[in-house]
Amino acid sequence: MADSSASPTALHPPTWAPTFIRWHDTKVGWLESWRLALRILPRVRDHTVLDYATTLPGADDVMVARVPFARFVIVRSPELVRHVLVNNQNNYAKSPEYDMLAVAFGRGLVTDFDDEQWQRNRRLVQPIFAKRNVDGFAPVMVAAARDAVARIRDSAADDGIVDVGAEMNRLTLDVTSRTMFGTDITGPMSEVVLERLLRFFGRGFMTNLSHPLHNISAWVLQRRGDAANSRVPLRIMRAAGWVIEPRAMRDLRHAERVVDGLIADHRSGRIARKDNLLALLMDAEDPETGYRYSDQEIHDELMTFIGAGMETTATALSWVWQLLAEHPEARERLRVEVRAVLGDRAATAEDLERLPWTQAVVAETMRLLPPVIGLARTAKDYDNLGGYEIKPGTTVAVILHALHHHQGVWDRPEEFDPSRFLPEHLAREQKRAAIPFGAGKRMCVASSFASMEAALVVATFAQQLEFDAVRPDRVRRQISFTGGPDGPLPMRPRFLAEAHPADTAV
Ligand code: HEM
Repeated sequence: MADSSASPTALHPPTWAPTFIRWHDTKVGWLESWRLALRILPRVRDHTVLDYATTLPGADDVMVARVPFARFVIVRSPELVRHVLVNNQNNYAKSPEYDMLAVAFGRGLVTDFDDEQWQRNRRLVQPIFAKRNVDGFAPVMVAAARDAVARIRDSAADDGIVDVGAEMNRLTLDVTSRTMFGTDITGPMSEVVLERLLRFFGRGFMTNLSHPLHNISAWVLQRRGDAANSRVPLRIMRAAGWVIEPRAMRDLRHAERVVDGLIADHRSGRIARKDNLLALLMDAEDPETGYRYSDQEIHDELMTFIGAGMETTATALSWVWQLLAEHPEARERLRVEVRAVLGDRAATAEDLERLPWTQAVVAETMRLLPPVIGLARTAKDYDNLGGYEIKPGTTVAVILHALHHHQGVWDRPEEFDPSRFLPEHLAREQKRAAIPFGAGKRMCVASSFASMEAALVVATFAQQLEFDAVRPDRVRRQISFTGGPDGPLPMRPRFLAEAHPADTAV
């Protein structure tokens, strides 16, 4: 299929033949392109569009897709993804799609478009997530996981079934509130239904309106130094949110008020604790310039941590329990490992290196069903992606899901097999191609925090219970920034003391 004589901008089918998807090297005819494009619609409707994108021809080629208001160059191969995110990362800025998230995150690290300001803020935040600080949060994470098990025991008493997705969201909110604020905000936040906000984000991504909005505002403000980071597009989208999804916006406002109240309490000394991320952010100082965060920036960073950290980790954990229920042999190996290493005592950060299967279960879950399904960048200057010429302003979409299912990297990519991630099995190219936290300079700043949280939660739960599926099929994935269960994930917990009496003495 590869066409070595292809010109740097020539596509198949050629641009004079109207269609929605084209390839650079892979010779796909006009009718075939239409056939493949038309099949996308039902796949969008039943939420399997990611699996479909993975099976489209030309996995190592660029694909060019046209949708209303936008044109995307799509990359799915390890080499091209690495080129965009790492090797030539300075040529790629965050794309306007992130303005949709900025509705909730403000201009925190995830949605910062201004390279210089982002770099300064990253220097402030990075040390907060250093191993020393992260390890210090382990006892709090384990305590939250133990409380969650107790809650599940109580709630399962009624009909024996729990919504694991809702429980994981509640647990990650609990971890967030204890680690970020050193206080329990699950009460004030209990009215916030993240689901609604995510649905609003999902709609925003699908309509692509952030693109023209961002460009118009950047054009209007071009003479101002902060045009890239303007709040105008997100204010317009917030206003639209109040019309389209008022309940989601009310939830967001409520969460913002809780966060602002806590910032004020820390500033005034009403809360004097220093063992939390908020206190660390307040004390953070840029070693190069001595710069310290304003309250607005702390607000944005905290909303970013809540938004970027809670749902992603809850998604990973929800799928862990679903996949383990589908693979009892992997679940049994997990139970044996945690019983042997931990017995009944609480897990610590130091235990993790002796829990390779636990960590492999988390890593394989995030490979098979990555919580963040794709990333987007805008080219600043000309570039060349596998022979295809990229012009400045082009939007490049990196489909993490497709990368994690690439046939050239993974043997049986659709199968759940945690043993791939045992240190003795993992090849270098696989390590580089499994990037649930992204890669390069904009990689997740909290990856070690999130990995530790997920592994400690899995180990703590596996000491005490197992989940069985109650539905024959896996619940479908939602298609938004994250790919968690679309709706409730009902499962039946089985408490191990009753199921395996002999093990309690291990
Ligand atoms: C399993 C859980 C998580 C996953 C899969 C995940 C994934 C990601 C990914 C893929 C990115 C890169 C986005 C891009 O390149 O466009 C990212 C960035 C980020 N994440 Fe996470 N994340 C997780 C947990 C967390 C947590 C717990 C926090 C905070 C407490 C967090 C905070 C951030 C921040 C601040 C960034 C922006 C980094 C920057 O641009 O400098 N994430 N995350």
